[in-house]
Amino acid sequence: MLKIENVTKKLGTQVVLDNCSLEIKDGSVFGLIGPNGAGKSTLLRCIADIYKCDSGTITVDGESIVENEYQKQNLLLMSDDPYYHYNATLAQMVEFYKVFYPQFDDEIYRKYLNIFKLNENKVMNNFSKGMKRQAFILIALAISPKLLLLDESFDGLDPMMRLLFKRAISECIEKKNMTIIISSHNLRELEDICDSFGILDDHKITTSGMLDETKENIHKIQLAFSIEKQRSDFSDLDILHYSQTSRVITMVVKGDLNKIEGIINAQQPLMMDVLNVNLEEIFIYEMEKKGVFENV
Ligand SMILES: Nc1ncnc2c1ncn2[C@@H]1O[C@H](COP(=O)(O)OP(=O)(O)OP(=O)(O)O)[C@@H](O)[C@H]1O
Repeated sequence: MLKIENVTKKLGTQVVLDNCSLEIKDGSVFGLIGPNGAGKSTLLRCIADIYKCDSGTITVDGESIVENEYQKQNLLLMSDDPYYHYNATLAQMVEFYKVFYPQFDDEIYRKYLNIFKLNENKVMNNFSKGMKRQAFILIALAISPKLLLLDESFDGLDPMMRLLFKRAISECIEKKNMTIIISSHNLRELEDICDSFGILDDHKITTSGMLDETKENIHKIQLAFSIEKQRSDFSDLDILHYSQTSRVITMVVKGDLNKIEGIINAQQPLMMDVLNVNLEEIFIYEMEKKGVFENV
């Protein structure tokens, strides 16, 4: 279990994380989402002990990660722009990583090298941006750390590579019981991989949970009435989004569907349709509820 408790981190004069807390269970694939500049990379760097927290604690299975060699060998952060030596080939970078991660699995490496069709003897600086990402994903898969932190690592991959990557991740989780945190702005892709998610905003995790349970608790409802209604007619509902064109209303509501339907039925709608929401919509509606789009 990864436990982040009341972490505060300042960069320069700016408070990026403020009493931020989060728990992630072993074996989870956790999607870390949030607006640009919210502090996702900062949080991942704090977890990896690259940044020292100003206050608060981060533990894995009850042990602090700060200067903990055992935990660090079982943890890998792949940033969106990982370090590689300018003249190094992929094979040489692999040797570099093997020094820090003796568990590096050559069989996995060879398997995905073949699937990704990368030339390990080519200087990495001559790889395209997407190929560099593939190379680092390949290294991450071969290391298969207990805790893998991917910071926008698959955002630049082509659709075929993303599919392969998703399959590879599922395979590694099954075999190695890894926990993965993926930060990404590609919420549709993330939704296919993650079982849980958290929204980082206002310097902390504002919403988190199991993706399926959250989706079951948020409903997009389309309604038609014989007379025009007001938003205030639905004041008993926890509305994330409300839009109305004459007598037709679309709203996104949080809560138990039976209770919601009971409240709406009391207003005698002519028609009620309940639709599923996806992760992207959950994110947008949560931001909307906070008033992010008020002046747009
Ligand atoms: N080295 C630094 N010094 C000072 N401020 C920084 C530094 N790095 C990041 N910041 C600031 O910290 C905040 C959080 O940045 P961070 O990169 O963690 O956000 P993010 O959520 O990963 O953003 P994005 O989605 O745009 O990649 C931003 O306001 C950024 O300007």
